[in-house]
Amino acid sequence: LGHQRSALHNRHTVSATSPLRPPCERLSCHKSSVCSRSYFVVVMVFFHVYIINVIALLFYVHYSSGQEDASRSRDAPATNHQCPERPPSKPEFLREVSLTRIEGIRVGHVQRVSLIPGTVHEMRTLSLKPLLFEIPGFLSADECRVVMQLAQLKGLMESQLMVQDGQEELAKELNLSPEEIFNLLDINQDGQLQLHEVYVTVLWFSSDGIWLTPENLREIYAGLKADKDGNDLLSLEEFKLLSNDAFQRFLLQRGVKRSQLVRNSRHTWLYQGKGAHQVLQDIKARVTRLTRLPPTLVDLSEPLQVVRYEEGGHYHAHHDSGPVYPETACTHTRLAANTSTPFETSCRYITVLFYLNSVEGGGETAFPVADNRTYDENDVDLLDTRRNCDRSNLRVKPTKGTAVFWYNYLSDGRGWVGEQDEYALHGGCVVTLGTKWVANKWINIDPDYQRQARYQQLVSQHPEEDDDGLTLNPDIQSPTIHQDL
Ligand SMILES: O=C(O)CCC(=O)C(=O)O
Ligand SMILES: [Fe+2]
Repeated sequence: LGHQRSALHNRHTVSATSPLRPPCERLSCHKSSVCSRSYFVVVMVFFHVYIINVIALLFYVHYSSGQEDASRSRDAPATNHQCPERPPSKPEFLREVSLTRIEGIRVGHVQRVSLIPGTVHEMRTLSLKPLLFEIPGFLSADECRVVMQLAQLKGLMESQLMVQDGQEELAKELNLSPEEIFNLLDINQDGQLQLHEVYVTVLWFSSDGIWLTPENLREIYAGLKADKDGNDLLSLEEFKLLSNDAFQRFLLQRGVKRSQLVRNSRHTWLYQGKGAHQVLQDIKARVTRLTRLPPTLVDLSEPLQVVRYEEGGHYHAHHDSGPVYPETACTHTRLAANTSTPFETSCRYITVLFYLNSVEGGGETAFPVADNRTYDENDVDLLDTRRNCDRSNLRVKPTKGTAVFWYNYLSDGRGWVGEQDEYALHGGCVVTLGTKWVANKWINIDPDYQRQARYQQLVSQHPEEDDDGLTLNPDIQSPTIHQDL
């Protein structure tokens, strides 16, 4: 390299200084070629052609990108507002909708949001898993009062019925031998039934919804004289001594207390569409602003559910919505789906929970595994909100007017509903003093985009049933038109 570099250097030095011709001779030679008129004309022609080419190129680039934009906006119906000359090829509701998801940033982060024109609310991030926010003062004291009074006027019903008649018949119809049942219940296939395996049995044979602690099960074992050797395990021999509906009959005889149900509360539903009380319509509009979702999605969701817990009331930890399996239908789009499937679940993308009063004692909303999957890590039954609320990762104290809201599903990464968020597990801790009033606004969205679109198409063809009309009141299980309250 050193050699090459010095050779170059040498070559340059030689040509610059080499006295090959006298300087004046070289000058006259340049003058005759560069400064001649014809040379000037040629240079100018080239210069102009060059400028014209550049301008033409700029025009070309400008026009071709404009056309590309126009054709792109025709292809993507979500952005085709500027294309009046060509009607959208799909109906309006089928446009690609991208669901807004509010960012949590970090726990404790506060965002200022405008939910009522001219006012500002503070929205605090409570957890990222699930994505959970708290908004103090979401409802005024007057609004809380009106909602509670409307619910009372309409009448509240028991949220969960006691063990039902007919369950006995169900157990009798079971066409399986004790060995077959034992084998099915023996989840870990170790030839014995552990307490939790029997717990599943009890849920099967009684109405689903009785909450049993290990102590309750021991009591049932003792009552039925089932666990002869008293080791908390049922062998096949011990199991065979029990009749199919032994557990259920025992529960019926002994009587199940309300505190032993999955939930112990009363509730009702309040219609929020056109013609509803102004306060209810205002709340719906505010929820739409809060969630930044298309108003149609909020309009077509379940009515407002108002819940009252008496002293001693609770709701064990649960998910408001079900997991996503291809064969599962959402309750709200079930009628519009072309398939019939035995599996049906609530598809509640968002829960907005309003506290209508401040509770004197207990009644917190617990999120047992928020932000930290401690669920499997200890042997405490974190689902049990009567006993283990204090072990939950996060508890929200009920304060009049405050709203909390969270996403029950993750995003699919393409602007639509994805997998169920297992961290969204939550429940109502036992009310130790006074009563507790809450309201739930669930926003129903089918994780299957096409099914949601078909449902919206169906509803838009029946405009008189719009606004909570073709609604999915889980208590009724068939579409009804809410004309009351
Ligand atoms: O009462 C609470 O704090 C929670 C209520 C709840 O989870 C529900 O109604 O689904
Ligand atoms: Fe819930």
